[in-house]
Amino acid sequence: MLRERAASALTAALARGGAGGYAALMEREATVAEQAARAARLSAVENGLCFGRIDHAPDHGGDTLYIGRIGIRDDDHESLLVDWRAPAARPFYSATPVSPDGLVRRRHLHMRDRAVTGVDDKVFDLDGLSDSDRRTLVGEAALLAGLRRGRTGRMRDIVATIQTEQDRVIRSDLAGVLVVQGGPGTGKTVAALHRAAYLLYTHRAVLERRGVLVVGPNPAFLRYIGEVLPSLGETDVVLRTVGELFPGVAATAQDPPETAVVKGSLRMTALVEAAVADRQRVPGEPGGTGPGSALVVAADGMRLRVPAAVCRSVRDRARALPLPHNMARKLVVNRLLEALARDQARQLDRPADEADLRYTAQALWQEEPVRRAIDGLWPHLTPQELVGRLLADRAVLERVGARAGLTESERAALHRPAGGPWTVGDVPLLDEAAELLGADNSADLAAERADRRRRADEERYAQGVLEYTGLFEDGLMAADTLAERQRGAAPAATTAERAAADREWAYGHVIVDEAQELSEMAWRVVMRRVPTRSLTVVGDTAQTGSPAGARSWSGMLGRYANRRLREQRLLVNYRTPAPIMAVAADVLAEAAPGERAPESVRAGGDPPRAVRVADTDLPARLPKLVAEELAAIGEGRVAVIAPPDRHTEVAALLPAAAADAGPGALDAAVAVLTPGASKGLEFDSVVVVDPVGVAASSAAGGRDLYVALTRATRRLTVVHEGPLPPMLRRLREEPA
Ligand SMILES: Nc1ncnc2c1ncn2[C@@H]1O[C@H](COP(=O)(O)OP(=O)(O)OP(=O)(O)O)[C@@H](O)[C@H]1O
Repeated sequence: MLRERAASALTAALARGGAGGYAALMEREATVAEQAARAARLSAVENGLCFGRIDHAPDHGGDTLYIGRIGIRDDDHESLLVDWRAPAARPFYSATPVSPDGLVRRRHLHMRDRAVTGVDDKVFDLDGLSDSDRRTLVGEAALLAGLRRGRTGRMRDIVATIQTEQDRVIRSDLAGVLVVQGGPGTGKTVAALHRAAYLLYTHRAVLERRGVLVVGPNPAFLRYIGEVLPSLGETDVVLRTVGELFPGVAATAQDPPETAVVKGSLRMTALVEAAVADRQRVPGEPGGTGPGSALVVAADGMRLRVPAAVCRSVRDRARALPLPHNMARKLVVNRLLEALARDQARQLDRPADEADLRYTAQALWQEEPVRRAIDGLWPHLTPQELVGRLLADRAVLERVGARAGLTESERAALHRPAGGPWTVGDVPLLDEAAELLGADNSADLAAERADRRRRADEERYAQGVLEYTGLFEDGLMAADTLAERQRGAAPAATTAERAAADREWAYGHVIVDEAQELSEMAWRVVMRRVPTRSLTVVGDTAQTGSPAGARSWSGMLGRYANRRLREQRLLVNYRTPAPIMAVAADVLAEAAPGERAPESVRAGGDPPRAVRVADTDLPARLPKLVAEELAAIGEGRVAVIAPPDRHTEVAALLPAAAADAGPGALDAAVAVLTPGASKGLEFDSVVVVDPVGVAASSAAGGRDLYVALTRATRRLTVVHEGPLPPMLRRLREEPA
């Protein structure tokens, strides 16, 4: 009914047309926007709209509340459905037999479309409490029913079955850095996304303006999680990989491990600094052109000269300015033009009158050779130009790298041919360069000032309209949004769109997933996007695959957060059945003896198996094994995970499978992936090909094997050509 009402209000508002002057148009626009947003919100959350009910004890008011994806009130403003993020809904998630939070009963409603198909009750009985009750899962039957469902290739929300330890993560304070450490399948990703929805609901005023950024490991992963937030009623969130954090660059290529280590190190800040300094030259310095003792330019039929010592003092003064390179260039240009003008006056034997000098300097700036000569000493630079040249020009890399204290082998690791694609590891270098270079933005600033004045006028007007229509009081639309909708025919950019396009945007909150993979340099990029240091960092140091990634959270983040760093641990695995997890735990014990694998909530399931094939038999056996898996799981999805250097070979054996790591991998029944590309994803059945090859593929290969094994929600097959390594001894070996 509400949807129908929103839809007909929308139609009525649109039908009103544009007549009636500016105020009427504004009012119509406001109504259209409000009703369209409401209709979209109601459609997105319709599936399983109401999923719970709580009954309070008589001494806690004795009332009954229904919990849903969004809050709904009737015409008399009585609450029909409480939004799951509202404080009143909290006991639904936090009540346990030890502390029932004023409840006598919690009920989970199982829905299909609009019909209730079952209920699952938890009655809180304080008597007869046992130790194991303390760890009782919230709504166990509802949870297990949810976990058994087949995988669709998209993550689903878990509002109905959020567990107490996850609820603590979701409702944790906005301020400071919250680290959520947990093993595979403990719900880190899903809890972090629910946290985004919770924070947007609870701190809407701050976060709607500044936006929330979610950083994930690759585009497929972002697509995988992309549907969770809309289903929770939130769309204004920017999803990005680290390779996309620098606007205008979309890096997906990865560096080889030895290069990734160097590029991820904080010493790159010194390298980029040295690269900028290297472009601020005085005549005669290496890399420069022309004779060593002076800047010499042919202009106006004369040879004008500025001694190197003068150029040096100009450079020193420009460097001493608290300005980035491109801004400080103005001083260099002015001083050198003045020096050239003086030389011209001297050569013509004219007195150096200030006004004349200024005039001559301006005239000289129009001469191409003069510009070129000054550019040679202090050019205007873009980050792309600076970093591109640095990495592709061996001589520059040698000179600048040595100055920044890099060893010969580190310098060699950084070198790459000109014109290659940007890598994910280049993005922090570009961002660093952008900070040091700044933009020559005087024209932009003037335009911005004019624009701000115009906007303020329009907003004042829109505010009047909102007050007049009553929309303002209901908080349904802000004056700036309404004013923006009025500007031009193009739809106004949302906060998310504006934020994504602006390198210097300061987000209200940033969530980083698979955060163990970020290098020291990548963290600098992330931290620049959130000066308030309000972050949720989720990851698992046991799964770190990148050689430049985190081994400990305090080691990686202490310098940004120190006392404001707090850690929550998730200990229960909701994805991988216990028999598969036991195999994975053995691998972890070998690969990372200090780390602990999580406990599985799901017992039983099909026993994981090992299948030995002769070296030459893989082409014949693998397609059959995959077909068997597809038949065993019915509607679900299979991942074949192979070592990076065998990915192409294995993909060729399964021509119908999706073989690239792009978002398309999520829609196919079978995907062939490397362990790295499978991170964060899950599949009903996983077939790991060549476990020894996976473990040996890099220094973190053992951890990669652990990641691969823990992607399975139901079945696991390990295909091996040589003897089964001892760490996989729990697998049931199937006769060949
Ligand atoms: N409370 C819950 N109710 C229902 N399903 C849940 C719950 N918690 C987690 N899950 C499910 O468990 C699976 C694993 O969750 P998620 O991907 O968030 O784990 P993760 O900790 O990020 O794992 P990894 O480190 O392996 O990427 C998902 O399918 C998720 O929906």
